[in-house]
Amino acid sequence: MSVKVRIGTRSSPMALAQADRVSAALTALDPDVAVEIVPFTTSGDKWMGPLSQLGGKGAFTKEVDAALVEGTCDLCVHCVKDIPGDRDLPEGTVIAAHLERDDVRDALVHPGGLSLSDLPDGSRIGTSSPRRAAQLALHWPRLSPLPIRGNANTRLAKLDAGDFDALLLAVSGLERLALTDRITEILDVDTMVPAIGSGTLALQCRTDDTPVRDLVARLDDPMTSWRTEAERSMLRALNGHCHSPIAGYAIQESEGVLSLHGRVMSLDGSTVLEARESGADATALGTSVAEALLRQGARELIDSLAE
Ligand SMILES: NCc1[nH]cc(CCC(=O)O)c1CC(=O)O
Repeated sequence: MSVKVRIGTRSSPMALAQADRVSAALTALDPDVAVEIVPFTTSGDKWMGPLSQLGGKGAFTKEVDAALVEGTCDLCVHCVKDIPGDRDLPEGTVIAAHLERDDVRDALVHPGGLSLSDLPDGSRIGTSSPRRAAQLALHWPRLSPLPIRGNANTRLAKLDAGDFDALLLAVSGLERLALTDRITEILDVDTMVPAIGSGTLALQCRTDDTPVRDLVARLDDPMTSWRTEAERSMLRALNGHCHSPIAGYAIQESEGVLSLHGRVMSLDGSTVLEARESGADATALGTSVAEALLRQGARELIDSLAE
């Protein structure tokens, strides 16, 4: 029996590339699957001010999730990084799979080919991520993080127009846009601890849509799902929101054992809380690392920043 799958996605070039990848993967599983891509402009795409002023959570996922619930699409392709960490998924929906994780690291894009250490004092580094700004301040206090909004292509256009000296962007995002030639430095994961869920795509469908759910579940990479659960469990226990300078990165340490590195910072990089633990149970590991960070005062740091 052939299945029809309408994929709901943001309409940015990066999101459309992600949806195309899922479409190709579904067709490779079963050539009879009929895939259609349904793009949505989300509130996060429309609003060019600070995301914190949007109020509602899930600025990049809300409209696509609503379409899934209403039945105007059957599958949402989301960056895990864009899925709010402090609330449940919409009722009646479930993440049926995580694709194999891409590069988790952040990259510098500087038109003159320089790396961060070579940039002149006061260079304007475009990023709106509190996690990137805090770690930039921690390691390169001479440089100036400046807020920037818009999708990756828009940001690169602003860089090329001279509004910024350099940008920090995700390697995986630039890969999806075939723009890795713009990268001038890739930051290691201990210097710039990655975002929770970085480089990972989540496939979300309706809980009761068994045909789509069963099909999509075949695309799951269990290792990625396991690591994602550890990182997301930490974020849930911290009750963190996307305006908090929180980083979290899980890797497999040995057969059946994960290692999770969590970092919570003040925006100016002057306070850095760290915890690193290992364990076999991803959920328990995330909770435990979060508790270690909370014991060091993570709550005050997270709450001191406006939601
Ligand atoms: N905040 C937007 C966003 N959400 C996910 C990615 C990159 C891809 C990923 O990590 O899955 C990006 C762009 C960026 O951070 O440069």
